[in-house]
Amino acid sequence: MAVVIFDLDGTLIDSAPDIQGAVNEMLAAEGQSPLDLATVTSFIGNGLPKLVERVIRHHDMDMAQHARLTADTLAIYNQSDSELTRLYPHVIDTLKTLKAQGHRMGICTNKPLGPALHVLLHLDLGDFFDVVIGGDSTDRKKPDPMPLQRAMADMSTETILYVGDSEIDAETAVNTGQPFALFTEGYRKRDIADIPHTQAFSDFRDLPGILARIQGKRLR
Ligand SMILES: O=C(O)COP(=O)(O)O
Ligand SMILES: [Mg+2]
Repeated sequence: MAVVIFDLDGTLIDSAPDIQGAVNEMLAAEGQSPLDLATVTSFIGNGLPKLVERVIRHHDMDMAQHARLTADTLAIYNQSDSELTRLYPHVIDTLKTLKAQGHRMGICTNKPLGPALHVLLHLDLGDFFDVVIGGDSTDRKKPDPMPLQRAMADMSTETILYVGDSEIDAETAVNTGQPFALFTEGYRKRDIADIPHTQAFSDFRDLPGILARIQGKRLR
């Protein structure tokens, strides 16, 4: 039995369209033009405050408004009902398989905890995870090891498999000294070969096998 900790945005769920919606509603209220999906997606990964900072920079807006615009975007996102957010294919079946095999699971995301919990409930994922650590759950965000270490401590384990979609997740796993499975279909910016990973996968049905192989190596 193992502990598997997942990233959220770009890993289990494709949430970029709802994030884009919240950003564009905030921009409209500021009299600014909307951003396309690819641009907003490229801003995801380091948490909401960083995303809003990137939006402000992109539009040459006033950085002194950062805290207010971050709060506004979060409020809009919290009010939305995640209607455009989708699970990646075979996520639910894979989570069921892993749970049936006796593995324990958690979430470590840079998304703020409130919306992370909201979207997990909305997509009926609440029951799979023993622990959810959000971008505002600890003093530091990924790639600092602190949030993943907190998730591990809360799950009383010293070894995990971390599963994520981005360079930030890969760096977090390295900084925490844990194996990393890279989901290649999320929001990564670099080539797969340029992102440190233990295993890469594009289909969630491959994850139980990857976990078994990594566990096997550890035992030898
Ligand atoms: O909210 C973000 O910027 C990233 O979220 P993630 O850590 O779940 O990918
Ligand atoms: Mg991600």
